[in-house]
Amino acid sequence: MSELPSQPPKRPSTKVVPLKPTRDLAWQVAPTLWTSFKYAWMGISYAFQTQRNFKVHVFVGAIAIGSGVFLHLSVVELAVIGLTIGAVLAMELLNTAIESVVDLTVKQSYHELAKIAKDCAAAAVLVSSIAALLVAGFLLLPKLFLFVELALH
Ligand SMILES: Nc1ncnc2c1ncn2[C@@H]1O[C@H](COP(=O)(O)OP(=O)(O)OP(=O)(O)O)[C@@H](O)[C@H]1O
Repeated sequence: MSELPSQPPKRPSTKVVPLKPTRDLAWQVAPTLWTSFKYAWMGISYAFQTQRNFKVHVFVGAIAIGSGVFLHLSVVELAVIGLTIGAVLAMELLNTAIESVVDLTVKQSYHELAKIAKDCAAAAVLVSSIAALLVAGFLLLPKLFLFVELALH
């Protein structure tokens, strides 16, 4: 007599919890929009003071925008460079946030999933930085070559 294939184990039924407008689990919720901005600024300030890469990206971004203004890039070209710089800085902030949450969760113990989370977060910064460098190179280098050529003749 052939045996019936064993059934896969049933998942426990999940209860649908209605979304509540309050955030009961938060230790503190910003009472005003101004306070929210203040906390966001504290995040930027923390990243700037503690993350070497964040400082480097701010510095390189300022040079790229400064060079763009100096070389008379169009407003749209400057906006594109600004967007890519903003994307890199935002990735760096998210990377810092993910690193902190991972450290909070696993403390100083090794975990393969902690490694994946941190490596992927760092990779997101790298990918956005390469894209920003390419965009800045495409927009700035032709104008820079033209400027040098005019200066030499
Ligand atoms: N708890 C952990 N378990 C496993 N691997 C880890 C753990 N913590 C860190 N690592 C590994 O060490 C690397 C560096 O971790 P670290 O927390 O120092 O990031 P970081 O060097 O500050 O990164 P970034 O330069 O992007 O800010 C991670 O990318 C990961 O590969």
